[in-house]
Amino acid sequence: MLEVRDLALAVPGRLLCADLNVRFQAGEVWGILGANGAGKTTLLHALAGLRAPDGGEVRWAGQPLAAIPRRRLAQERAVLLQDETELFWGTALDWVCLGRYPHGGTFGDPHEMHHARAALAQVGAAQLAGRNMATLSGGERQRVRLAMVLAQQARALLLDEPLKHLDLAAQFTLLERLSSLARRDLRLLVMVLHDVYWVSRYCDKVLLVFGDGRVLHGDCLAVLTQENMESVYGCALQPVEAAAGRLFLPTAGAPSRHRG
Ligand SMILES: Nc1ncnc2c1ncn2[C@@H]1O[C@H](COP(=O)(O)OP(=O)(O)OP(=O)(O)O)[C@@H](O)[C@H]1O
Repeated sequence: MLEVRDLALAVPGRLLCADLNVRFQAGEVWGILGANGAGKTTLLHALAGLRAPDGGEVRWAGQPLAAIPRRRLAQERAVLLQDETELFWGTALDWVCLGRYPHGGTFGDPHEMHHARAALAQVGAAQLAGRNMATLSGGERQRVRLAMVLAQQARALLLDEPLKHLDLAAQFTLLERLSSLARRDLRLLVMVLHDVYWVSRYCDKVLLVFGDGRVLHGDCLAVLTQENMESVYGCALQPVEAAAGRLFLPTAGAPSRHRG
């Protein structure tokens, strides 16, 4: 579905990713983890075709992303950005309708409105439809932003910090819905997350971004080890096995690889 070949990503003075080769399949749920500034957003943008690679390529269904017309790409993959800076003039429903733009419907068309309202309901935000976006709380706004992504009905969902501003129950409900959507409808779900527990609980696979060019990827249980986590975050961590996943509690002291 989505394939990364020999990918290299760099910013001035630093290599974020080198020689990365990954195949993302329909129905899989992936997490991207790493410290602040490690390169998670940069990697997600490269996967989405929003940023050109500095080496190698990203392919969608066998075609280089750069060769796919933008409207078709927008029908195939939806992206949740970490932030939008501009103020929006309209209501929550107007915002979600923007997600229908790649499908070519007329803005305000009843059919499009139906999709937009359904997407708002999916994230528990039906009651916000008529509210001006500028008046929403952080969590309410995040739900509406997620609804726009869902309204796009794309086969791949690439989400940068989808849990931002959401309360604990909303995080759980959203991850339940998104992961079952991916598995049931064979969509690809890739999420930048900061909570290792949610990754181990809901993701099949993980990309661990070290910030020095290394990106480790594979099954969650194999990659989310104490050694890898301490290396990524640069602090001592105590692994805790929970019923549905693995979490890491920060502890005082140096990371274990430096002890003794
Ligand atoms: N256009 C740019 N010019 C210079 N440096 C940049 C540019 N874009 C990103 N960077 C730097 O690249 C690094 C990776 O940024 P990125 O946004 O991918 O990190 P991240 O892992 O998503 O971080 P966070 O967890 O804080 O959101 C950061 O140090 C950032 O300052």
